[in-house]
Amino acid sequence: MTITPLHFPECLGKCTITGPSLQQVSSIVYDSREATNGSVFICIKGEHHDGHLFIEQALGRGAKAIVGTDSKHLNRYTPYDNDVSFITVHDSKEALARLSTAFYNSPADQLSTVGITGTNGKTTVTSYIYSMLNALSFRTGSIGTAGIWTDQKKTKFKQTVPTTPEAPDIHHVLNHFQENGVQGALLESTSIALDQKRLGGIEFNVAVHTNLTPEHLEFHKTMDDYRKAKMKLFKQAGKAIVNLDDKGMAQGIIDTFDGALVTYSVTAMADFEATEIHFSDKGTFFNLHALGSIYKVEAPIYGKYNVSNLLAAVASCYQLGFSLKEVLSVISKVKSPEGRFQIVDNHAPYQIVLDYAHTPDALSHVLQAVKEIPYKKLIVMITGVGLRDPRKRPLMAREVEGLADEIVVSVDQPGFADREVVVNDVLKGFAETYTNHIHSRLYREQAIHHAFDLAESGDLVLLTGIGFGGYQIIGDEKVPYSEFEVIDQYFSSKKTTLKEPV
Ligand SMILES: CC(=O)N[C@H]1[C@@H](OP(=O)(O)OP(=O)(O)OC[C@H]2O[C@@H](n3ccc(=O)[nH]c3=O)[C@H](O)[C@@H]2O)O[C@H](CO)[C@@H](O)[C@@H]1O[C@H](C)C(=O)N[C@@H](C)C(=O)N[C@H](CCC(=O)O)C(=O)O
Ligand SMILES: Nc1ncnc2c1ncn2[C@@H]1O[C@H](COP(=O)(O)OP(=O)(O)OP(=O)(O)O)[C@@H](O)[C@H]1O
Repeated sequence: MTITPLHFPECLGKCTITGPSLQQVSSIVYDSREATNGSVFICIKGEHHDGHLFIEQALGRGAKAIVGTDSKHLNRYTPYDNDVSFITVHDSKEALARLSTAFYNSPADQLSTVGITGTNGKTTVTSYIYSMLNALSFRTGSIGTAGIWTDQKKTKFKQTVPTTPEAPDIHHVLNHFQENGVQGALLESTSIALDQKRLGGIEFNVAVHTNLTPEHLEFHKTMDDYRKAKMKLFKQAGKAIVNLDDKGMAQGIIDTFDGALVTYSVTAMADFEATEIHFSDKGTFFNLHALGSIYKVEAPIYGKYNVSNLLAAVASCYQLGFSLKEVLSVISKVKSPEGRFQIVDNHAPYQIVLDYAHTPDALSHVLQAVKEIPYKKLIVMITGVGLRDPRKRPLMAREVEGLADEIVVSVDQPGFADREVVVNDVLKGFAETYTNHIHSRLYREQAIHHAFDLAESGDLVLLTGIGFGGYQIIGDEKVPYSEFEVIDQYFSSKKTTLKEPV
């Protein structure tokens, strides 16, 4: 067990302390149930509970310091525990980040760090940068929706939050990277995490922007607040990479960022610009205009939006100090994350493409991308997400209407939402709801099987939504879910064999 002496006024700045200012600390926890002998417990007021109500439990489990914003609660315990530090702060989340940074001895400072933010594309850009940097023998780990990876493999670190972990978990991972000789760390930086200061205390070498379109409004409430949350990443970075094609926040970053900034675009002049984009079944070809020259690029990716993601990744490697020649030498090594425009190699007489699109913007991009693949009929499955903003659901229908021959509507991550309500919300987005070509199924599994039932030789089946990550949230439980098992079940029941996905 690591024991770190923490001097609280030094770590926290302005705060009020009753009890010792210095403690030998064994862990930093925000959940009383995780407290052990020597822990610092930080009380957080959440959506469902007030962490201050669990002080007694944390003390009972051996916590040596309690940090919170509510001095009334803290003062209740001070007369009884003279050897415990009770610390009142202005902002618990900020305190959590500061204490975590100090406990792990600022591991981010020893690594080259890249923060990636945007509504869509974070996981893809992270995966592209990860594969290129490791191919350049710059040992790089990553933290995000695809899991926590060292340069070698996916780790077993527990992910309590879908994408960007809580501050103690981030610094624990960065410390592990550092102790194992990893040189670079890529962090998907969600707006919620930025808003909640989970990334507080990290000075990123590079901050990357992909795009900003409506999402997470169930949390941020307005687009302006959503944008402001994402902008925070650029206040804690030395260099920035900006997507000029994005109307949502590109200009905002350009206007306010005061470090070294480069731009990229697939439609306009930029520091990294792609033109003459062509697709084949092997991937994409384009001309890269950068640093005053034109380079012919061939990469194993699909869709114009992925060319945009690739430019972001190339610019990131460049901003980290690699020459363009070095970066281009490993471009053939880029790997896409699971479920992002993944073509399933199978023995069915039709093609199957899986894509994580669960926002209207993502769906519109992936629909454009499949148009590059020849097919007779296009069958698309779309979903409404129970856990997220209901206003987004009909917009998914609007994006696909008129672009597919058959559409199957279903539900992802229902949470406590009624599946019928979610499906009906999506269906409301169709101008012509009652056509024979719009189908609905309450369960993702059923919808996938129905999409296959509709498919014939030469067709293309596009399955979109949250089929990846290994679970569906039903009620408040994470129920295991595997997209490939669902696909396999269909074909084994039809006695058709399916090869491993490529
Ligand atoms: C909306 C949100 O931010 N939720 C986070 C929040 O949960 P909450 O507000 O419900 O917490 P709560 O249950 O009210 O509890 C308040 C505090 O009391 C503590 N507690 C609770 C019970 C107890 O017995 N003892 C105790 O100490 C809790 O640990 C917590 O610190 O605080 C928890 C602990 O700090 C987080 O794990 C949880 O993230 C949940 C898992 C989550 O799903 N978050 C999503 C919305 C999220 O952050 N997503 C983004 C974006 C995803 C993407 O676009 O890819 C992400 O970065 O993953
Ligand atoms: N640059 C982009 N612009 C628009 N859509 C994109 C872009 N990149 C990816 N997408 C779409 O968004 C989907 C999700 O991509 P990805 O997982 O990389 O995004 P993300 O930002 O990590 O999403 P999440 O926050 O939900 O994990 C892809 O499957 C694709 O349909």
